[in-house]
Amino acid sequence: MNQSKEERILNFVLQHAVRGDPQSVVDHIDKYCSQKEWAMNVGAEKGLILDKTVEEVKPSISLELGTYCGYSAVRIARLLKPNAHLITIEFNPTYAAIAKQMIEFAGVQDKVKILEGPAEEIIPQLKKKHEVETLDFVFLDHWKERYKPDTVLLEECGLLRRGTVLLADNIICPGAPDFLSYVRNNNRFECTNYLSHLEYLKVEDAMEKAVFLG
Ligand SMILES: Oc1cc(-c2ccc(F)cc2)cc2nccnc12
Ligand SMILES: [Mg+2]
Repeated sequence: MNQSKEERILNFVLQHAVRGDPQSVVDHIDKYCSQKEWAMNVGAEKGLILDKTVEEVKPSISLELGTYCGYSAVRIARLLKPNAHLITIEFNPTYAAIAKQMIEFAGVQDKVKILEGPAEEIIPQLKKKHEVETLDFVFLDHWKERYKPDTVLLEECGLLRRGTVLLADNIICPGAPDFLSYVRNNNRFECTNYLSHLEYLKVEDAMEKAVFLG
């Protein structure tokens, strides 16, 4: 049975990157996806915006919506302080299995918990089942039509506190118009737009930072 693109990306990392070195894993995924096969990782250019946001927030507990192959989970985890954790939610079990191997190869498995299933089912379980109080940082990078409903759900579940930082990928391409108008017209969010490019291409894209004001 021939391999999937995601398996080819993982195998390229396993064969060429340095085990236990998260930067090497990130660099090799970018190398493969820029030279061989495009894939929907946040990529190096938008990855720098993600890095700067994580370094600024210094989160103890972070949530990622949309794990895919684990690129941004490794990217975030490599910057976390000791005892800080990332919970990442992936709907697709095949992607989750790839990401688990990617995260373990990078050596950040002690900082990352992958939860498999729909975000709308898992978010309401975070407090009681996963002992989350409130979130310091949320990276939204799953299906664009889920950005707004899942943001509302996070608020309704009491998972946002004054200063929680949301960072959303793909604000232009593919775009998340309902999320954008929701946070920008809601006086409980302070928004900043970061113009960039779609991963591995010259196509315009942007990220939106939305700080919850409580
Ligand atoms: O970063 C991304 C890019 C794209 C995407 C797909 C096809 C295109 F033509 C352009 C962009 C989809 C995504 N889905 C989920 C999370 N992130 C995504
Ligand atoms: Mg994306």
